[in-house]
Amino acid sequence: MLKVDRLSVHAGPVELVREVSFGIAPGERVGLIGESGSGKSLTALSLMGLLPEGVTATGTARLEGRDLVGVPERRLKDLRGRRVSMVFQEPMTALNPLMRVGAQVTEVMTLHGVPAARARERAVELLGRVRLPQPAQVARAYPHQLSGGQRQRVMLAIALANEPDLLICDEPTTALDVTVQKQMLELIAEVAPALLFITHDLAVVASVCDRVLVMYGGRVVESGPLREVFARPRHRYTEGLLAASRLTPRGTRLATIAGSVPPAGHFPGGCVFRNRCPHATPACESEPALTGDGHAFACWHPHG
Ligand SMILES: Nc1ncnc2c1ncn2[C@@H]1O[C@H](COP(=O)(O)OP(=O)(O)OP(=O)(O)O)[C@@H](O)[C@H]1O
Repeated sequence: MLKVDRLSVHAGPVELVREVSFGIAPGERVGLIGESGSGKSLTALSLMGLLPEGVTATGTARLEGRDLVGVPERRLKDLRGRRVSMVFQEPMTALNPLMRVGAQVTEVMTLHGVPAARARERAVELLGRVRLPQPAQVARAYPHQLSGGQRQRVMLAIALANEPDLLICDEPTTALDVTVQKQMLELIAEVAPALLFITHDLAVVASVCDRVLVMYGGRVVESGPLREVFARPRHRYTEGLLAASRLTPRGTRLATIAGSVPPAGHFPGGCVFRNRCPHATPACESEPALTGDGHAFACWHPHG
């Protein structure tokens, strides 16, 4: 459904993203990970036609047969929000502080031709869909009257308003506390029609995504099903990411996010981190394994 082929991004002569290719099928949830500056955001912004001034994209990206790269702004305006939409890290900068949130959700629909009365009605439905309690009341609130987590739900409602084919999230939960983050991730995973999820946090990817793309220095250096990439990283950089992530020292925490803490001693496959495990016991040298639900890794002995 989304097919990205040899997407490159330049600022003048400097190549910032180099020949990135990947696809996302309907319903699929793909994580885009990599260190700061590796090109994740520029890749996503290329798909939205929102690259900064002086930065250009080449290559192709087609969503449901429609080109996203190299098309005039007028066409992009129509696609943005309607075919592909994005949730950013900081909702306060994306929301208009002077406008009630219901009106902001309504506006993205009227801009795409939905009659005002229908859009107002649907805005309240959408605020309910992203599980904001008392959505009619929330619709009348201004952004500063809501919590960070509630504002991020409003952003998600806005992103979903025109029923896009693809949702892109760029670190949408980084600013939220852990409990709110978990609820938000579950919601995103549930409502996204197809998802490209950018993060630094491997535990977040493990709890939301089916597949993962790893970027390094502007290229995709590794990609594949989550369990394959995490269990048998092929690129040295991915190994490093895994070793440096919360997954290694705090395997239990990851398992908790995925809702599946395997009891100690009940995990016959052993530890996925093998000799990199800080609990290095003989058990850690056995074959990698996944928890029962296939989402998370864990040692068969409890991590602290
Ligand atoms: N407007 C710009 N002009 C020139 N270079 C830019 C511009 N925007 C980003 N870059 C550079 O492009 C590279 C990739 O940036 P990008 O924002 O995509 O990284 P990222 O992986 O999303 O990082 P982070 O995780 O910190 O958001 C970086 O080296 C960055 O400095």
